[in-house]
Amino acid sequence: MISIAASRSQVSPLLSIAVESVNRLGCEAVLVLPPAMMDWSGLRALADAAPIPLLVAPASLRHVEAARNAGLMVLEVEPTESAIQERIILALLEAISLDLLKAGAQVVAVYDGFDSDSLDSMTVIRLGEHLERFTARDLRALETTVPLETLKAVIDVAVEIGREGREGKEVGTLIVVGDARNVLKRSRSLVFDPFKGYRRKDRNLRDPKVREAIKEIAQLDGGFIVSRDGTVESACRLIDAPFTGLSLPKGLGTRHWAGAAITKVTHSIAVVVSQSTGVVRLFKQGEMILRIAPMPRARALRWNNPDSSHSDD
Ligand SMILES: Nc1ncnc2c1ncn2[C@@H]1O[C@H](COP(=O)(O)OP(=O)(O)OP(=O)(O)O)[C@@H](O)[C@H]1O
Repeated sequence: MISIAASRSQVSPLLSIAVESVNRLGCEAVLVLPPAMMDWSGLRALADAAPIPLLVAPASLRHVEAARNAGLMVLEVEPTESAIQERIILALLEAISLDLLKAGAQVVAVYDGFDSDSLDSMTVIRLGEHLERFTARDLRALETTVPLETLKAVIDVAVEIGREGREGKEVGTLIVVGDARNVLKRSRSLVFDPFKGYRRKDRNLRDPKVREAIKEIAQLDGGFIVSRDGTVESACRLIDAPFTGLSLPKGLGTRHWAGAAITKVTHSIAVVVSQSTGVVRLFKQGEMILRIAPMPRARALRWNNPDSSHSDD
């Protein structure tokens, strides 16, 4: 077996340090989000030497294949232009869905946070803080309502809206996925529909341009209605479903109640982003089944001009 120290020079010193420290950090897995250029066999050697599972979430399908060929444990996360925090969340969801991680586990993530060519950043993440109430069984149950690929794309955009907002402003939204025909019947337009008139293929939220449009439109009142295949059927809709028989955690307002309510009377899943907290919640059959807390944004180094007294913070 190759020692961790021996493989250090071939892969990344920071990753070797992470692997060496897992016991002290109390982590149950190492999650690697490798940059484009990677020494896959070196990474495999490190994975073999690691005392806990080393999970790899490559950024593109080509790299998924390279990592698999090297015999690594691969998490397939849809290629996305999202920030690293979203990629980490999606990778963790995938790991839980594959039963590779337990919902409350602690994980050390190593990624290219600052420089896109190297593994330069490391974060310890407690899943309980960010992904509450979620098991592999929950995910399989969700799939009976909406295909996972669609759901992951919705979660991806929701997590991004919750973390980033828009142009410095906090933004919340409601996205109802699946059983679109019945959801449409139980809702009405608040203003003109920004997606009206576009062809179906130009309204699919797996398309990054459509995801950008969703982030923009999320600032308006009302929610999105999305069909199982990811087509945005309508936006700016007021959801109208009865609250009877629902019980939600304290502090959640009408957006969350409307999201929970619509899933009780239709075969849909509601993804709700809270404007005030950025937390994303999933509802099915009137109940909350997943809560994703936003990860703090990595702070980039900033140069200040010492001659200037002006501060733009
Ligand atoms: N039935 C509904 N359908 C669609 N959107 C709704 C509905 N009810 C409320 N909203 C949207 O939610 C916004 C915020 O409402 P409210 O503050 O009561 O919700 P909340 O659940 O507390 O969410 P947040 O945490 O984002 O504030 C409203 O301005 C509106 O745009």
